[in-house]
Amino acid sequence: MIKAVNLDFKVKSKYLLKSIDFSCHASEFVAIVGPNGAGKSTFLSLIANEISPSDNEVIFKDCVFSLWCRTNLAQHKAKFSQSFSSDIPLLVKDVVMMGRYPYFQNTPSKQDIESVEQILRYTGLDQFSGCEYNFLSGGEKQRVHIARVLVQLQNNNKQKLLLLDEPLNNLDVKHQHSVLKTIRAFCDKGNAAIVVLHDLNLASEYAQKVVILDKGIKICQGGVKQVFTQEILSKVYQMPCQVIENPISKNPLIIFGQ
Ligand SMILES: Nc1ncnc2c1ncn2[C@@H]1O[C@H](COP(=O)(O)OP(=O)(O)OP(=O)(O)O)[C@@H](O)[C@H]1O
Repeated sequence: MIKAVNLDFKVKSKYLLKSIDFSCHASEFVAIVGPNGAGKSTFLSLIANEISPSDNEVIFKDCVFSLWCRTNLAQHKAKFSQSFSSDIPLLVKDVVMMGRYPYFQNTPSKQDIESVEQILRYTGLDQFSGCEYNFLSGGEKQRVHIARVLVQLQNNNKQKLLLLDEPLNNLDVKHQHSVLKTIRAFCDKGNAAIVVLHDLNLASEYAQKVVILDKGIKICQGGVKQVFTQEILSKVYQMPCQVIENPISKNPLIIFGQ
C-alpha cells in the first residue's frame, strides 16, 4: 500500500533520517518505536506527505504523492497528530466535522452529519457532542481527534491508511486499549495503520510489524518476536531489560531496569 526505498530527510546538512526502506501492506498494523529524538515523528510526517524527502519519493497505492490530487488523497489517508487549542469556541461535533472537509464545499451533507454522529457513538464520545472542545480534558481531546481522523476515512474506498503519532498520550488504560482495538478493527477491514508508540508492551500486543528507529536510522523491522529481543532493546534504549513471554498472549513482554 505504501512503500519507500532509500529515503533520506535532511535539514541543512544534518540527516534526520538516513537510507530508510519501508513498506506497509493492506491489513497491517505497523508500530514505529524508538527513543526520544529517533526520528519517528519526522518519518511519519514524510510518509504522510507533510514534508518531502531529500531523496527519492514515497509511493502510496502505486503512485508518488506528487501525482495525487489533494482532496482525493485525503479520502484515502488521514493523519492524527496532537490536540490543539482553539480561540474559537468550537463544539466537539464541529472538531470531528473537520474530518469531513475533504467531502464538502460550504455546508456538510446529510451523509457528513450522519457520519459524524455515527463515529461519535462508535468512539463513545456522543455524550460530548455538544460540549465545548476547549473545556475537555487532555485525554478527551485526544479521543476527539482520533474520531476526526476516523470520520475522514469513512467512505467506500478500499485499502485506506491511518497514520497516528502517539495516539495514546493522556489516555487511561481502558482508553489506550479501546483506541488500539479500534485501530486493529480498521486494519482488519483491509486497511492499514502506521502508529508511533512509546509503550513497547502495547506495541507487542497489537502490532503485526514493528520498525525500530534510532538516531535517524532503521535498526530493524519485523514481527514482534523478531525485533523485541533483549539484545536489540537494551542497546537501542540504553537500559538493561528482560524479555519474557506474556503468559496470556504469548507475545514478548518487556521489563526494563532488570
Ligand atoms: N525542522 C527541524 N530542524 C532541525 N532538527 C529537527 C527538525 N525537526 C526535527 N528535528 C530533530 O530531529 C530529531 C528527530 O525528531 P523527531 O521529532 O522525529 O523524533 P521522535 O523520534 O519523534 O522523538 P520523540 O519520541 O521525542 O517524540 C530530533 O533530534 C529533533 O530535534
